[in-house]
Amino acid sequence: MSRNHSDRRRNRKYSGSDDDSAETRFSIPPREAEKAKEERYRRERNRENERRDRKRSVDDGHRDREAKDKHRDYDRGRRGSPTSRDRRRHEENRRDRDSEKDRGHRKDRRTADSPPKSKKGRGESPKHSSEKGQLFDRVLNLKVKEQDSKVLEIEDVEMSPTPLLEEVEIKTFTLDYDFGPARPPNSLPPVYESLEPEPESASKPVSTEKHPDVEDGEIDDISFDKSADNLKEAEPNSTLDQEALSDEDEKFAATPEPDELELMSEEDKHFHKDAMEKRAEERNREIIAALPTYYPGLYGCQPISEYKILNTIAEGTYGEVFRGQNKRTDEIVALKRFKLEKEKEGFPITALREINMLLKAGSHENVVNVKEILVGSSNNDIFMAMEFIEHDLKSLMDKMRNRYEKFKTGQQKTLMLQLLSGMKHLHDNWILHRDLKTSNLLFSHSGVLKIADFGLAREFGDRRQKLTPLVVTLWYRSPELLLEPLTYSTHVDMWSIGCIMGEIISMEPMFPGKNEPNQVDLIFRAIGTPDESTWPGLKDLAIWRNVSFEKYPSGALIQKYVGGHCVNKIGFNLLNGLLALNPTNRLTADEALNHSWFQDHPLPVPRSQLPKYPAKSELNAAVPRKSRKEQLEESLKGLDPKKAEFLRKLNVRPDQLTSSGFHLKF
Ligand SMILES: Nc1ncnc2c1ncn2[C@@H]1O[C@H](COP(=O)(O)OP(=O)(O)OP(=O)(O)O)[C@@H](O)[C@H]1O
Repeated sequence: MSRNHSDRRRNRKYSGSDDDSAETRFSIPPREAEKAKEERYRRERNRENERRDRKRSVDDGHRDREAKDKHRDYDRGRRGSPTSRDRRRHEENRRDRDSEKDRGHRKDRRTADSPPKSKKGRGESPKHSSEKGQLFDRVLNLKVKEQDSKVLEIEDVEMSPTPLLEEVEIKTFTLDYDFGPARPPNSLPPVYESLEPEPESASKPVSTEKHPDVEDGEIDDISFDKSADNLKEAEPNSTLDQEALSDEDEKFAATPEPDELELMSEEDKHFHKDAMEKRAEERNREIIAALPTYYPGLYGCQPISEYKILNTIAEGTYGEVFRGQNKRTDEIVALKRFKLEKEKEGFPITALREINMLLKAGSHENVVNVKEILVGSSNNDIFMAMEFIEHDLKSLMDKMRNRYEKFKTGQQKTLMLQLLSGMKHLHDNWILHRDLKTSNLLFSHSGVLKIADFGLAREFGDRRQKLTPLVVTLWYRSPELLLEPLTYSTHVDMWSIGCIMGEIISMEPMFPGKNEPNQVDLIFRAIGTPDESTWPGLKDLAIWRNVSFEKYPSGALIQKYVGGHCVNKIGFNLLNGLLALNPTNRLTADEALNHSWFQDHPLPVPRSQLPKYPAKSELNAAVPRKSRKEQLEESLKGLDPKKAEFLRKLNVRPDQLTSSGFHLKF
């Protein structure tokens, strides 16, 4: 057996294709061999061309007939018809005949000008030399025939002159930025087109409206505000009240130049200013509404230079988050820059997942919405533009804690309803978040809560899957993840929601463990240590099997929350349902949303009654990053002009010079 095997290997080693037999390799001088090879290749190519020509003429004839039948648009479907099958069979038979002939020729040639053909490729191994060899040959030929007919089918589609339906709709567009593709032609609303500079527009009045977050001179290059009157001519807006519009148009047309405006009476000034401001506002809204839906796959990514970075909001594990402003629309957004510096194997999967999950789920009111993906100056700079939300729940609660404030029961309910509603949307769309915590819940000035940070999110199937063990920040990690960190499902998110509910009620984290054993201990201490009767299957969990835990009675949690008057019994019932140790007993998002606590008094408050604080991200005003050149110029101030000039030429700051141990001689 092993001998046969090694024989076979040896045969393989010393055999080869037509051109590679040992004899050929050793007896024909290299140039001769090269020539012979070329000759063979040329003959093969001719044969292939002939075959193709024959096929084309068959196809053409066939298509002509089909055109008469007026079924051209469904060329693809034609392949399944009996006519087509007949044609293919006919073609195959013809090719068989050809290949028979070819083989004959080849045989002749072989005897004439080359050593006997070796076994590989034609099945002529020493073992298959006689009858067996022929059988093997026939089987191989059959396989070749099968493959050829597939190729024929593919070519059939490729060579079809009939435009395929999908192809008609595919648009192509070219690059015209330094990086990132241009917008496809006609993708912008007509108003954009009207922004081409027109001679008379230059003298028309300019809207002075600026976003409150922007400092003087920051948005000089934003064209929409400046040419609001241009927009007017673009297209009548059906959504605006036409009567009010023409009234306003009159006012607007009569508006004098800005310097004349200064000389007017307060009343006239006010009259014109209002009209102009209103117009600019309406036009901005109109433009934003008319922006095309963003399909990154189709439109590609715009460059980050489309945005102005206003300030840094936070630096997380997977990236930095900035507050930015769209230069075209003035819209304020959050820009998350993915950390790619350490990536050696392409774009990180976490970033891909985050983008993918958010594009899939971001249409819900309680899930942060992605606007677009942007590229920076290098491939290592990828940004995600999201709607900007002023707070995250953690920093909001920190602020409240510092002031000894708490959420009222109605407020707690409004927050929980929003959180559960976003969660239900994710789970309904087969998305596990896997990192729910207060810092990943954003909270807007208008009282809307949004689930954010999908860096660990992933899709799940209907069966329990093996997933990454290290997910969910420790304090919000469920007991099943702590005890058997491989198989889990939506329940892990519901546990985190339970922890968040407890935190919203008591204003402090429920289980602030220092490490994993301590985390399990804190949970069991509050809820009671489970056993096989309360959690069947517990004994099979890896950590439970190997570690013996302290036996705590249940009751501490109810004592803290109900006894401490943090929540009533109905509310506690919901909390307890979310914090069921056995995941199969834990409430789902849907069940929690329908819990009677939300119908109990006091009822959930309107969002407008949720707390409002100035956001840190807005206060810590944008120290826009200075360019390298600006930094250099600043550092050269007050330096001897000769030295300054020298350093300017080198593009080196004085501190960089000293830190690297160099000294100027002059
Ligand atoms: N859309 C947004 N609007 C405003 N602020 C945001 C937005 N998205 C994120 N942030 C802020 O940035 C912080 C970090 O964002 P995010 O959690 O997405 O980054 P991360 O690197 O994944 O962080 P983590 O270390 O929590 O995993 C958030 O806690 C929040 O304060």
